[in-house]
Amino acid sequence: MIKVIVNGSLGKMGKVLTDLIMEDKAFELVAGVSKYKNDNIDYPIYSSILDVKEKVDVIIDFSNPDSLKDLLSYSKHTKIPLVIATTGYSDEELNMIEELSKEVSIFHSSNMSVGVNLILKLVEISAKALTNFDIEIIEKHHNKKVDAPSGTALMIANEIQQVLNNEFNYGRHGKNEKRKENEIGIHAVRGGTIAGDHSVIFAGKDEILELNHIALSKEIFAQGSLKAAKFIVNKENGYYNMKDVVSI
Ligand SMILES: NC(=O)C1=CN([C@@H]2O[C@H](COP(=O)(O)OP(=O)(O)OC[C@H]3O[C@@H](n4cnc5c(N)ncnc54)[C@H](OP(=O)(O)O)[C@@H]3O)[C@@H](O)[C@H]2O)C=CC1
Ligand SMILES: O=C(O)C1=N[C@H](C(=O)O)C[C@H](O)C1
Repeated sequence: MIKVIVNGSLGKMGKVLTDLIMEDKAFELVAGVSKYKNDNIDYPIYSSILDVKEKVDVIIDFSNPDSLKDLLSYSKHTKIPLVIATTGYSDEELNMIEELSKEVSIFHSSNMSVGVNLILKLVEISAKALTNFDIEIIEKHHNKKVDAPSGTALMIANEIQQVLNNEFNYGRHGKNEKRKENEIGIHAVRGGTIAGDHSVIFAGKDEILELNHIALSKEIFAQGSLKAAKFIVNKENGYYNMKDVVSI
């Protein structure tokens, strides 16, 4: 049985994930971490991961970049593998995560679904094949999401940038100029309960290719994080992502 700490366990994703863990015989929920203590929870809950004393095999994080320092410090000292699903990190924070993966095994993905990770492959193929096409990314999420653009939109943009070396253009408000040839437009929409919707548009002369992934529940992300936890639990130190798990 894999013993887990969920960082951010009382958040929207944390609640979905802890429910799944409690139903799954392969996992044991040993502790949760949330900024504010809640006494109506039937597992131990802490306001900082640094206070967790229980022995565990893996940490799964769906929280906020604010908790990164404690999370990395705990993982560094205990050497416990870490699955990071949180988005909205600065470049400096992303470097801190990669740096720690020299000492601990870290699985980091801004999207734990299988489908989005197939889209990453498809955008790479499309970007190579569709020369001189304009590329725009549109992401749509629920009205409670705090970071924009989504981590997934950035992950897709970075994948394309590795092929074409484009510049990113976040929205077009206040820019009274034509679109540049070598840019990727990135646009964020927020509303209702949209679990996650990512479109990548390749617009050429008289033809358009559109790749679209729609998440219909938060559960797919939680299931993906459990798959990642199983994958990473006995791995050597290193920086892993969904490409290491999904065979494409
Ligand atoms: N990679 C993926 O596949 C997915 C990633 N995500 C990402 O996961 C993250 C969480 O999403 P969601 O659950 O919707 O967000 P919520 O805001 O609902 O939950 C965030 C949780 O993090 C906790 N938290 C905030 N600051 C700290 C801190 N300093 N220390 C410990 N816990 C803290 C909050 O605690 P409190 O409630 O006490 O404030 C809360 O429990 C987001 O970054 C989101 O983009 C979401 C879905 C899929
Ligand atoms: O906050 C969310 O909900 C989601 N966040 C991730 C992101 O920023 O890409 C993944 C998913 O789309 C849901």
